[in-house]
Amino acid sequence: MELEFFKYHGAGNDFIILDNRTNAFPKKNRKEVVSTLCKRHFGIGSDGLILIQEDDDFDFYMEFYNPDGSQSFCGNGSRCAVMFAFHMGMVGKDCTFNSIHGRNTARVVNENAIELSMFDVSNMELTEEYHFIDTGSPHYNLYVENIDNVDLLPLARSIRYNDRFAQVGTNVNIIDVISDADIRVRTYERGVENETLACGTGVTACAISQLLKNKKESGVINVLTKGGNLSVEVGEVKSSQARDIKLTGPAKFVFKGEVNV
Ligand SMILES: N[C@@H](CCC[C@H](N)C(=O)O)C(=O)O
Repeated sequence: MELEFFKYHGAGNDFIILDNRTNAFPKKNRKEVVSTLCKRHFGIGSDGLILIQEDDDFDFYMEFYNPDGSQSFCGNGSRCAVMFAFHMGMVGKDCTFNSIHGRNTARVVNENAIELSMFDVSNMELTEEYHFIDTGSPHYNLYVENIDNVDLLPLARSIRYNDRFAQVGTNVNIIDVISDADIRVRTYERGVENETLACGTGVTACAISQLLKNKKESGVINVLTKGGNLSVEVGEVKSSQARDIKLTGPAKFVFKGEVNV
């Protein structure tokens, strides 16, 4: 069966998006089908696949799959899904959508950028050595110096596959401070099991870490990733919780095509 697909990226975090309101995407062997489509050399190639589904209470449902076929919430993927829905005429400049993690709102800032409301965060694990923060997907944050010189894959895999995380996995971010309000971040993503050029839930977790590190109660953090710049506004943050969080950054259409599934 031939299905139309769309390719988008958010700061180099790239996604295959399908309008699945007709439920045409195969249910049988879904994990394998997703994995094949996401493969860089044998498929379309992407950091994830998104099905846009009908939702009774919201503008749409965003169903996100990692390239290994596992499901999670995705910040950059959500921003791309909103831009896609806007391009398709499904939503206006403001929209609501539902996902595996719950309800979100988003706003089309301009033809290149989406502002996404992120989930309130609680149960943060904050130690001298690391922060573990769930922003819709789990993130293990470490501060480093000279971020370009860090050999991220062995470091991240030693955490992602340790006894604690081997089964459910975790994403791993390294943070290098430029100034109080500006940081650089590199992310290893579970489900991709590799470094990606940016991660929306990841930079959100890192912005929370940065505000907590500087004992700030709110603020805006600019995050430089390998794939582009993102901005995270946090309305309120303390060691027990972070609230009123917005992630803003690019969401771009790349190409569309048809694929045999
Ligand atoms: N790239 C995403 C995160 C995708 C999910 C992640 N790989 C996981 O399984 O936790 C983002 O932009 O947030």
